[in-house]
Amino acid sequence: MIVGLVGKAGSGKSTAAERLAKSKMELISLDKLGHDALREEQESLVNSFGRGILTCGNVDRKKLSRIVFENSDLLTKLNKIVHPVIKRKALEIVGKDFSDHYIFDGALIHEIGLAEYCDKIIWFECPNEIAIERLMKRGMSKSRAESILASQQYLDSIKESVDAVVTTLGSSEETFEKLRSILFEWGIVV
Ligand SMILES: CC(C)(COP(=O)(O)OP(=O)(O)OC[C@H]1O[C@@H](n2cnc3c(N)ncnc32)[C@H](O)[C@@H]1O)[C@@H](O)C(=O)NCCC(=O)NCCS
Ligand SMILES: Nc1ncnc2c1ncn2[C@@H]1O[C@H](COP(=O)(O)OP(=O)(O)OP(=O)(O)O)[C@@H](O)[C@H]1O
Repeated sequence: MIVGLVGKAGSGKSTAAERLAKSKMELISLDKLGHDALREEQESLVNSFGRGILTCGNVDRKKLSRIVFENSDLLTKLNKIVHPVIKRKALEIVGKDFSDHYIFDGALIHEIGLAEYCDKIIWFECPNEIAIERLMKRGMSKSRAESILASQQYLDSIKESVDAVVTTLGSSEETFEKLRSILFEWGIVV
């Protein structure tokens, strides 16, 4: 069974997902696969964005982030290069190391084309003001957090069609307990 955790940046998906990974669920972080994809697609990225995105010969995520989150056309261009790679990598993991249950953790599960592979999808709900505070605690600047959330505003419509919603206003512990009880109801004991 594959369970997808979606929701905007800072909503608390990864924090909860990492706790699930301590149980028998295998965690597939789409953010991390995206970072691998940047290495794999370095040549096309340099062709599209120029050598200015490199530091010491490698794609510098901070530099790329500054470019794409300020310009929606460039974000679309980046997505076109890396999303197919993320999709392929995620499906390779699921196909190869078969275990009982997988978690896809990623804000863009639908856009990447992985929603159709999920048996269940859970939306992590968090108001933008709180997400911004949390992202800033994670070391992000306020303006970067705001521009990422602005680029994800369209995701709000997804919550109408998911299988469950977890509000993450409480502590990380409370969020995890809510997630655990949903999974328990679905017969996934963690
Ligand atoms: C833009 C990049 C270089 C920034 O890297 P950086 O290490 O600074 O940030 P990180 O990857 O941790 O992303 C921070 C948050 O931004 C959001 N985000 C990332 N990529 C995107 C995107 N293409 N569109 C909207 N939001 C995004 C996510 O919520 C993510 O959790 C990197 O995020 C990237 O390559 N993104 C494209 C791949 C992708 O879509 N990844 C998200 C998969 S869910
Ligand atoms: N329920 C919670 N209560 C308080 N803080 C939380 C909670 N969940 C997560 N956090 C904190 O908020 C920050 C962002 O959480 P997290 O990285 O899990 O979000 P995310 O949804 O995975 O975001 P992204 O899409 O950017 O990866 C982290 O620093 C985390 O410690």
